[in-house]
This record gives sequence, structure tokens and C-alpha cells, in this order.
Amino acid sequence: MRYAHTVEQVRAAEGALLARLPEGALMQRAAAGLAATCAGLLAESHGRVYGSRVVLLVGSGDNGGDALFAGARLAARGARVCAVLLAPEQAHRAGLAALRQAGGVLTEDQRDGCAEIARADLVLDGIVGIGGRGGLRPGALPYVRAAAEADAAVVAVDLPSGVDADTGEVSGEAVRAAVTVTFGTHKPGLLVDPGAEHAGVVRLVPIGIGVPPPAAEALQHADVAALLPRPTGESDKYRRGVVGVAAGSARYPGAAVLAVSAALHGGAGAVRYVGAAAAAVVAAHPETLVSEGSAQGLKQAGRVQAWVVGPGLADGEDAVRTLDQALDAALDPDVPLLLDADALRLLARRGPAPRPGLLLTPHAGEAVALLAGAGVEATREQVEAARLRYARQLAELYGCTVLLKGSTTVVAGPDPAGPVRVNPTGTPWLGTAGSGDVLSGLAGSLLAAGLAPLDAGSVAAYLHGLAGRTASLGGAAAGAGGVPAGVGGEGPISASEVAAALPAAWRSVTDRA
Ligand SMILES: NC(=O)C1=CN([C@@H]2O[C@H](COP(=O)(O)OP(=O)(O)OC[C@H]3O[C@@H](n4cnc5c(N)ncnc54)[C@H](O)[C@@H]3O)[C@@H](O)[C@H]2O)[C@@H](O)CC1
Ligand SMILES: Nc1ncnc2c1ncn2[C@@H]1O[C@H](COP(=O)(O)OP(=O)(O)O)[C@@H](O)[C@H]1O
Ligand SMILES: [K+]
Repeated sequence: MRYAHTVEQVRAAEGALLARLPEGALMQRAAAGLAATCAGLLAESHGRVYGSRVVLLVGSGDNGGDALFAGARLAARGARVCAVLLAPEQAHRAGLAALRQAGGVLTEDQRDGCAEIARADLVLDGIVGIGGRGGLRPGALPYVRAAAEADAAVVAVDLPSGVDADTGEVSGEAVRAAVTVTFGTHKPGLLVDPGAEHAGVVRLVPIGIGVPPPAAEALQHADVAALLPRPTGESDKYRRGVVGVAAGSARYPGAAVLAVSAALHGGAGAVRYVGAAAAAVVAAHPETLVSEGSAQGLKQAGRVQAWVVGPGLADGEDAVRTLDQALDAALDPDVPLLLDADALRLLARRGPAPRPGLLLTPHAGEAVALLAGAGVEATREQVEAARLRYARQLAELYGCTVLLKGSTTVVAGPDPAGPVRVNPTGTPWLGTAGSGDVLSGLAGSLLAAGLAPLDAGSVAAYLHGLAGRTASLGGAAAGAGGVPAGVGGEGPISASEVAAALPAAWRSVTDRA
């Protein structure tokens, strides 16, 4: 698991350690790790550290201090290091002295600074770290823009300046880094877009701080492998779980086919289908159980261990009746229920209907409708800019688990003290019609197999992201989580291909565990 902590948590943890250590010791640990990463990058790009050109962007706080001490270490190895001081009066005194002593130079002149950046091999962003508030200030913008235009690799110290450490929000412009070297623990803003997209590859330098339970966490291959259901000698299709899918309509039969397809690949022993697209479902997936009398609804469908309700239901009378049945207390409240797509729009019209085992899987547009249904106004853009906050708020308002889809998918449980799961896998190519139907079928299958809603949602998002990458790479199994999206070799995919790639994604996780 990759854990992330808020600024408040980091400050408290650092405070405890600072009191025990000699002055400056913590910063030296941070600077040593930072310099080691920079040296590695310089060796790759320049062949060696000696003679390479390094520019430090130095703000007024300890983040600038880290950059200066790391710069001093690189200068001691022969790099030509220039520190650009954004707030010369407040720059870290000891850090400045160390850099000067190691042969580094300083400038406060904007033109000089930008010219240095233009010919640098490496730029270190030490403008602000966890002490940053609001967006970048105007004085920093020329340097940040020069760094974006230069060939230099940009390394963010602790986090890219301009990214909110707790939420990943970016107001205005922010540094775009190739690598972020973060200290002690991850910060939630490094895991979730738009912050994650600015952070590039994130490397964690342990500095020995002890941390409380995390505010956010991201599953890794081993966590997913441990959560995936595995049949045993005693398993049969009923013990492995039956997932019920109530989806599709005369207008949208394909949504039912896709949800069923993913449910069949999600670990449950059998899939029962209820709805108007039975013919299309059975034609595509003859193994689906379409039980007698299913036209009358969910209650007559026979035993299921989890329901998936909503994809392609449209918003006619049938859809309303289906949601009524799904929410009906007489439907076993011990059976988990996943609501997606049209069911979410219908739920929003009624407002919160808390129920045990409820998992909602909105995209940002559906999240806006759900928020409105609970009396909270927000725009799609606001939700996309602050996913962690809105996922938590929805989970609290609706008293259930909420999986908010998008460029970073996040899953929040109903306990506001619990961590939000942030999904590290995926590709922008997943933004294709029907891909959400695949996700909900898969998550429903994992619910039926016995996973708790938070686990089912986050494991489904993880596999869905891997399957999307695998399909997008033309079938080659995608790498581990955290791979930045949009890397070479990817191409367009259809939702059916994502569903077809699920077994390969599953195997890539269990093979490596
Ligand atoms: N506290 C510790 O024990 C450690 C801290 N470390 C480093 O220290 C950093 C935190 O240092 P600080 O608390 O000094 O805070 P920062 O260095 O993040 O920034 C604080 C300073 O930036 C100014 N500032 C705030 N928002 C700004 C903005 N938008 N634009 C420009 N300036 C802005 C503030 O006025 C303040 O002077 C961490 O991110 C990390 O890099 C590391 O050395 C590890 C140990
Ligand atoms: N830019 C992106 N990067 C990564 N994943 C994305 C991106 N855009 C969309 N997705 C994923 O694609 C899926 C789209 O689901 P959804 O919006 O419900 O589409 P549909 O309703 O057509 O099925 C979600 O799993 C979402 O997380
Ligand atoms: K920074």
C-alpha cells in the first residue's frame, strides 16, 4: 500500500522527531535523498554529474533549504549549480552558506535566472513545499514557464509548487515535474489529479518520521492480489457468489452486455441478468442466467449475493421500478447494492437513501446530480478539481461508499475518519463509451465474491485501469500501478476490449504476487 498524509499530520510527525534530533539533521536526510535522485537523473541525461548544469529555484522556506543543501551536494560532485533566489532576504541561511562553500553561485536577477534555466540539465523546484498556500505567486511564474520550455528535467522538492498538498488542487499554474522526491510519506495531492499529473514519477525518501493512520492510500499489486477472491477445493458457483445485473433497456442493450461481460470476469461464480436486454445478453454471453419470471423484477430473480443496478437503464418507468425494487427494504439489506449511471440520476431525484453495503459509482457529472439531490451545489469542474473532497462529501451525505470515476478514480467509505483510496492505474484511453459499464459489472462481481464495498470498488478500479492499459498497448500486459498515463505505445480502445483484457490484468496481478 502507498500511504499519504495531510500537511497537519506531517507537521505533527516531524515535530516529534525534530525535538529528538540535532538541528538540521532531518533536512540533511531529505537533501541526501534528493541529491541521490538528481545524481541518478544527471547520469542518465548528461552521462555524469561532473560538469552538468543544475538550477535551483529557491523560495522562502525549508523547501528552498532542501534544494540548497541538495545543490551543495551536487556542486561538491562537480555540477555547475546556480541558485535562483525568489525571496533573497528569507532564503535558508545555512543552505545558502553550504551551496556557496561547495562552489555554487546565486542570482536574484530574473533575466539571468531564466537564461540559466534555458541551458540547464536539471531544475530543482524548491519554491514551496507543504507550507505553500494558494497558487504560485506572480514572481515565480517566469521561472516556472522557463523551466517548462527548457530541455531540463524538472525535479520537484517534496511536491510540485502550486499543487495543494492535501487535495491535489491547482489554482492557476503549477510546476510540472518529471520526478517528485517527497519526504517521509506521500501527500494526498501527489496521488490525485490534477496534482498527480503535475508530480510525474513520485519517489519517497524515508526520513524516519512515525506517522498516524493515513488520509489517503493507493493499492499496489500485492494488496490487490491479497484481496482478489480465489476459488478453493470446496468452491462451487454459488459459494463463489452470484452477481445480479439489472441494466440495459430496449434503447441501450449494449450497456447490459458490457456490465455482464465484466461481471463474468470479476470472480463471482455466476451472473444473473434481469432486464429488457436479455436476448442481447444471452446472445453475447450464453453462460448468463436469465431466470424465469425475471421480467417481474429483482425479487423474483433468485438468490444473488450482490446487485449491480443502473447501466443503460434509461429513465423510463421500468428504470424507476427497478430502482424502487433495488432500494426496497424487502430486498435483503445484507446483499450489497451497486448503483451506477441511470440509477444514480434517479437516486439523485430522491436524495440520500442510506442502506448497508451500498456502493455508488458516479462520474463527475453524476456526482454533481447526487450533490444537488442532497442540497449541495457544485459544478463538474469543481468536482474534477477537488475529487478527494467531493468523494468524501458524497459518501457522508449518502451514508455509503462512493467511487468517483475520472482521470484519477477515488473511493471514499462512509467513515469520514477512514482513508480515501486513490487508484494508481489507468489511461486516458479509458474515457470511452461503455467503459463505466465494465467497471460497475466488475465491481459488482467482486462484491458478490465477498469483498467489502471499499475493497470491491478500489480493486475493480485497479483492474479496470490495468485492463485499459493492456488493451491500449495492444494486448501486452501493462506494468504496475503508478505508471503515468499517456506513455508511448498506447492506442484507442473500445469498452468491449477493456472487458476482454480483464483476465490478463487479473493474472498480471496474481502472477507477480
Ligand atoms: N519540517 C521538517 O522537519 C522538514 C521539512 N522539510 C521541507 O520543508 C518544507 C516545508 O517548509 P516550510 O514550512 O518552511 O514551508 P515551505 O518551504 O513550503 O514554504 C513556506 C514559505 O513559503 C511562503 N509561501 C507560502 N505560500 C506561497 C506561495 N503560494 N508562493 C510563494 N511563497 C509562498 C510562506 O510565506 C513561507 O515563507 C517541506 O515541504 C520539505 O520540503 C524537509 O527538509 C524535511 C524535514
Ligand atoms: N482521462 C482519464 N484517465 C483515466 N481514466 C479515465 C479518464 N476519463 C475517463 N476515465 C475512466 O473511464 C471510465 C468512464 O466511465 P463513464 O464515465 O461511466 O463512461 P460510460 O458511461 O460511457 O461507461 C471510468 O472508469 C473513468 O475512471
Ligand atoms: K516544491
